[in-house]
Amino acid sequence: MDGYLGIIVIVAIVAILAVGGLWLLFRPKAKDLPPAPPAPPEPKAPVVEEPLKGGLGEEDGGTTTTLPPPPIEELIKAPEIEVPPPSAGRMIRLRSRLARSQNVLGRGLLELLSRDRLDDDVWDEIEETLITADVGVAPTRAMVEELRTKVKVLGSRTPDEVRRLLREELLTQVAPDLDRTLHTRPHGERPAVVLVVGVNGTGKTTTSGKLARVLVGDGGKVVLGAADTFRAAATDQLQTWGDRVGAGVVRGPEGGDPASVAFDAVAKGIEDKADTVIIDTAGRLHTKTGLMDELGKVKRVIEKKATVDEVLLVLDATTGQNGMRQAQVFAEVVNVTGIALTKLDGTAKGGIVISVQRELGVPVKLVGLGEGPDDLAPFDPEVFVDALIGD
Ligand SMILES: Nc1nc2c(ncn2[C@@H]2O[C@H](COP(=O)(O)OP(=O)(O)OP(=O)(O)O)[C@@H](O)[C@H]2O)c(=O)[nH]1
Repeated sequence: MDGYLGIIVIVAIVAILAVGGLWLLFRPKAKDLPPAPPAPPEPKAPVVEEPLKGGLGEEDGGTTTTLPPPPIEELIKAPEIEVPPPSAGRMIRLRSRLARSQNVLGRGLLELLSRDRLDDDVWDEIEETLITADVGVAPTRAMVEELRTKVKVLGSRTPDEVRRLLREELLTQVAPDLDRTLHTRPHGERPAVVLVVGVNGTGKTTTSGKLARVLVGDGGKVVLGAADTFRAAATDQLQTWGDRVGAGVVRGPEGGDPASVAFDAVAKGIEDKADTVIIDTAGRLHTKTGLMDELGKVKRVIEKKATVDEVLLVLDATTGQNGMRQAQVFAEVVNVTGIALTKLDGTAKGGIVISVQRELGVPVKLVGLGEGPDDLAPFDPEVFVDALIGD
């Protein structure tokens, strides 16, 4: 029995060894293995979509990741507030703009007065030159008279003497002693009020805007009142001027009551503690009584809250006698305290400075010497005369 058992054990061991040997011989090699199944994908972070309201994100079916919108302040960039240069010395900087007046008035007179013989024909020519340059009849006569006397006294003339003579005479006519202060300083809690009047087209709105820049450049705080409610474009234009320098602009509905806009502008000026309120008026020259009623009402309404410190009449230097007549109507209707003479650049009629002051008895306080935003300058008689006769 024991013998059988031993044989069975031995046979079993041999069989196991045989199977093991065969497996080692014929086991499948690594390269024969089927390719490993692809690794499962890395788990992705969940996509959170934040579509822009009303923007592209809403239309693309939600299949893309949308970046969050930039802050609203970045989308609507506030316009940059400009800091205009101060007004001091502006006329010196702009003196070359008087070139045409210089050629006709200054250089022309210098040449005539330097002639060896000053007979009646030459004096006629001098007179004509002055009239052509819009000096006006009465000032021309006065000038010629004065020059004749002084030339006689002098006898022979050196070029320097002629220049000095002419400079003196022109300066006398431009009246350097007139008070040209622009009243724009506040009175305690109340801002100063500047009423800008004149015929449309003279540069009234432009001058109001440029004046705001002058005052801001000199460190003041300004509110603009767009009381020219008859011309929507004038209101928009004033708004742009104000926005550029950070001056508040009060506007009314198109065709609205100018006096009501003026009143609101002064109220805002007081509330904002502004130094100056500038009011651009309509100035339609339909009838003298109509104009008087309109400007009178504007002034009365303003005076419920403040005082009108300056009534600035805007006059286009290129319009000559026609402009002068219009200016006279305004001067009869309101108490004009100063003249802003625009478009003095590029006109040969610089003599209008002399005639307008004479005719209206009001000083030229500001001059427009170009289309640029900072081309409005406080008027300086000496710089003006020196620019006319050249160096
Ligand atoms: N060359 C020059 N152009 C000027 C001057 N002042 C104003 N202007 C220009 O004159 C043009 C016409 O101005 P206006 O038609 O008077 O317009 P506005 O200024 O709105 O005047 P209103 O009609 O009175 O409101 C504008 O292009 C201004 O830039 C100046 O001093 N010199």
